Amino acid sequence: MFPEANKGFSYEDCKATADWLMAQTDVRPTVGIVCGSGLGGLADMLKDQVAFNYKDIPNFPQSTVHGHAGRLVFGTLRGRPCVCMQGRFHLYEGYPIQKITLPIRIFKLLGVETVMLTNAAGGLNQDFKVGDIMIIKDHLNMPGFSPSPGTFCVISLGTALVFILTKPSTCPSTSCPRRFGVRFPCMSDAYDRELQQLAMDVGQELGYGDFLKEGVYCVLGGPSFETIAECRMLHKLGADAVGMSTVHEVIIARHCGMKVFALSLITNQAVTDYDSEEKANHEEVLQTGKQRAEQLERLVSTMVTKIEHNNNYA
Ligand SMILES: O=P(O)(O)O[C@@H]1C[C@H](O)[C@@H](CO)O1
Ligand code: HPA
Repeated sequence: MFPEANKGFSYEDCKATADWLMAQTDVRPTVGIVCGSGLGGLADMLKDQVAFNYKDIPNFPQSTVHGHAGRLVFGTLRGRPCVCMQGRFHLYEGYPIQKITLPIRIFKLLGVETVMLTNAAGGLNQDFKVGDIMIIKDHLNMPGFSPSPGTFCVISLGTALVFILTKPSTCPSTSCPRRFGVRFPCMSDAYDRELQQLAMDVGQELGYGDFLKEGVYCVLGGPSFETIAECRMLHKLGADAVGMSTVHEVIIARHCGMKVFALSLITNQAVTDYDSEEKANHEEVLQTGKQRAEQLERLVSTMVTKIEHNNNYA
């Protein structure tokens, strides 16, 4: 069919990149972290760092967005081996969805058990304020109402023929995503409930109760910010915050069996009022990130210290 469509994203490609990375560092991470816009400071918290620029990693895309440094950092966070993406990829950067999510599959092959994702988002819930941290309990995958990322199989004509003639019990395509997980991954348990509770408990202990919220994150394609009508619609549909990332990564992480925790920093209020003078902009997003960085980093790093190997919580 489209033999080139999975070129560079197959199981073997991910494995080659994971093997390349493991040959360069002794760190064997069990927690993988993805930093959102302006939230890359989390990676700087890692001790005994071994860091790679994305451009030097085989098969990796490049970061093109201000506020996403483009480094993969290995190290320990309060003694726990971690790997951290200091910068992520977005659909609007023009990469195919398989490329955007490739690092998550590489996390899996590195031995990561728990993925912790952060993002910047616009607040739709009228009770939210700029600077609130929203623990994500669920998502609306707007771009994904057509096939979800990287869990569909695109096979070549040759492979399809082998499939038809020999009827193997598993797909013979080397790029088949079923080498990572099932064809129809469940998403009703996408966000690990114990990790959400842990975040709430840690947040309370740290005195963050006033700005710690929970809610539903909606992803759009971007990069234009939303119209007023769109924000009103999304809120009516059940979204508390809107952004341009994370959901694809969550689906891929769940597809290959990793636990997921995700949070949004509410960097701006989505505009829902025609009389409002507010205009969403990336500078405000980065500025709010700077203001709340310290607390967000402490929340995530304290959570990491409480996640034991094999996903138990201390
Ligand atoms: O990577 P995240 O989701 O944090 O980035 C958000 C969405 C856009 O890339 C950008 C808009 O300011 O921030
Ligand atoms: N909309 C979409 N993505 C965002 C926003 C927003 O208001 N703020 C930060 N990322």
